[in-house]
Amino acid sequence: MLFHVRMDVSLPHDLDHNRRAELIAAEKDRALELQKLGVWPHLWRVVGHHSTICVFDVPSNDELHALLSSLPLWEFMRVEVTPLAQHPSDLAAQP
Ligand SMILES: O=C(O)CC1=CCC(=O)O1
Repeated sequence: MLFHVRMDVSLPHDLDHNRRAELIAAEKDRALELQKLGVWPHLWRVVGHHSTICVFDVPSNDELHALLSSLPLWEFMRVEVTPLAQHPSDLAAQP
């Protein structure tokens, strides 16, 4: 199942500088790991925001939730999920 996910990150202004760097590095490591596993095939930065637009490819809503909530920045994110279905006019869906 494909999901469009927007993540808006809001780190506290008084967060320790080293803790901030650790969290961002851990998030990157986890993102790279999940991309290599094929469950996070697309991610882009939203210009001008500490936000990410992604596509996840996972078997279920529950697995997506488990994956998102495993992210190191989870507690600092607002996450918006849109489940995706095939569009009938998609060239790839044509007989
Ligand atoms: O943009 C962020 O900091 C959140 C994030 C998602 C994947 C990643 O590496 O960082």
